[in-house]
Amino acid sequence: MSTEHYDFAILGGGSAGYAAARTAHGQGMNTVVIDGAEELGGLCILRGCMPSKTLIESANRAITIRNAAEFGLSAKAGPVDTKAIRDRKRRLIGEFADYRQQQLQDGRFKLIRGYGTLEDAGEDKVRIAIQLHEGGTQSITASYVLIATGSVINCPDIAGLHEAKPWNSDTILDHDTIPESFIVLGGGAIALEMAHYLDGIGRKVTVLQRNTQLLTGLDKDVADVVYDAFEKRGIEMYCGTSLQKVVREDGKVRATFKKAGEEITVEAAEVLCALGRSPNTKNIGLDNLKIAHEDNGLIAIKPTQQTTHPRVFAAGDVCGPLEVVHLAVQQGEVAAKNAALQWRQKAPAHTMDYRCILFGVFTHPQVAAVGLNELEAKKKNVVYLVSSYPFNDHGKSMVMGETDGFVKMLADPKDGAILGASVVGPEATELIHEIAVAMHLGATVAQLAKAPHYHPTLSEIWTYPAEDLEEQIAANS
Ligand SMILES: Cc1cc2nc3c(=O)[nH]c(=O)nc-3n(C[C@H](O)[C@H](O)[C@H](O)COP(=O)(O)OP(=O)(O)OC[C@H]3O[C@@H](n4cnc5c(N)ncnc54)[C@H](O)[C@@H]3O)c2cc1C
Ligand SMILES: NC(=O)c1ccc[n+]([C@@H]2O[C@H](COP(=O)([O-])OP(=O)(O)OC[C@H]3O[C@@H](n4cnc5c(N)ncnc54)[C@H](O)[C@@H]3O)[C@@H](O)[C@H]2O)c1
Repeated sequence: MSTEHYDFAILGGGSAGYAAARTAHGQGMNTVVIDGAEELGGLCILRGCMPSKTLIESANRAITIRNAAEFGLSAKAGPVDTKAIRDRKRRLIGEFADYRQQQLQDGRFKLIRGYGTLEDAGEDKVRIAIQLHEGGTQSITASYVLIATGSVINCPDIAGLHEAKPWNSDTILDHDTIPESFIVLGGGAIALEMAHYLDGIGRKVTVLQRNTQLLTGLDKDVADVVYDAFEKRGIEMYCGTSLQKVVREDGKVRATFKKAGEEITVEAAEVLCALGRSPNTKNIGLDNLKIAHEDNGLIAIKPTQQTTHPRVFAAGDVCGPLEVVHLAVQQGEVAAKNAALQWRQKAPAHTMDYRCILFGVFTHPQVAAVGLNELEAKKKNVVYLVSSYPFNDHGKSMVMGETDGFVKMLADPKDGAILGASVVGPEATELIHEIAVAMHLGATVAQLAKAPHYHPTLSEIWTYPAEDLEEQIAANS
């Protein structure tokens, strides 16, 4: 059988891979997507964003019921039907996955079900070996290739952790029974979203975080609001811990850690490991093409999404800088547009713009950030002005009984350009988009302050730091 040749081959049909395939097809390239999964759809749909947020909605409703008395209502939380929660998740995810599978198979590009490995590269093409899903192998060639194989759960070598067979984000999202107590390892988005879910459905939760703050990379004052709110809810919180060992014995799991020189042991029915993810690039032949990568498999990329091999691009969790869907999609699109330019003998011209990078955590209170925060600004020696405003002094959030948290905005002292913003509080993951749009369009704090805001809304809260920053700039000029 002759080897099939494509203009563009994509390893992985998740968020990055699908966005690239759709874009490459639009550019007129003969494109193939190779995906090795049992079930098509990618992480976001099958075991990431969408299933986790579906479960979290049940926790959110449970918290509303818990707080009913504040609103003069009597509502009593009954037993939680975790199988019904899981079944609702399966039903919704089934629909989302069906839709994505149709998109992957509607004939715009070829889909090959199998695991691909980069074999070698000649002057004008790259060869990919495929272990076919249905059995057997196939070899194809492509003028340009995108690596979009995503990430895998990281379970570090901590004494006893592997033997204790910890739960992880995959297990918790699909179990029909949820034990009565959990030790959650980690203080990132997955750990905190799952701690919120477990506490919401009435489980006893203990969170162990290595760093001295939650949500490493965000400003500490923002992360501390979540810490305090979780503690108030009855979640046992430990930051600044050094995990020593995990032991499963007598039907319990015990985790021993050091904190400020003291050795502490906590126990629960189960342990959930949320200690990060690693790029899924181990067995895909990076070294066959001498593609530069870090020890953990993170592929080095240029702003054009090109790897160190001139015909190979990368996008999504395989290359960072942040494992989130909107970046995976944008990177996939940039890679496909640049591959199309090269295919037409032109130089890659499209680049990623990380100025408006977004991050959101679906806890209660929620957290969201866009652009620069104070931590990054200080690290990069960016001169900035800052202003915050608390939700406990804002009409709409007080009416809603959602007073934990604040918004914070950073501006350039020279011209008032918005450099970034953070929000911890009600609807943070929605509120942040006002600032993302303002930044995307190059708005200044003065322009934002003057933009109409309906009253009474949560969104109005942005006008306070914007006005304050406008005044600070006027006072300094
Ligand atoms: C619990 C959880 C919650 C999350 N919540 C959010 C959220 O709220 N918001 C957000 O923005 N992000 C969230 N994320 C992160 C987000 O899901 C990922 O950043 C995103 O899905 C990554 O997309 P990707 O295209 O890089 O990889 P994936 O979607 O994982 O796609 C990779 C594809 O490659 C295939 N593949 C792998 N190896 C091969 C091979 N050798 N050959 C062929 N195919 C291969 C796989 O089968 C898979 O289909 C969450 C992640 C988790 C785990
Ligand atoms: N809402 C969202 O956007 C969302 C939700 C979930 C996941 N995600 C993405 O998925 C990725 C994975 O999430 P995550 O929360 O697992 O990862 P993370 O990297 O954000 O957090 C991992 C946590 O584990 C700790 N840790 C790592 N190794 C350790 C070790 N050896 N010992 C002790 N502690 C250790 C870190 O200090 C950190 O607190 C994230 O990068 C995130 O972007 C996003």
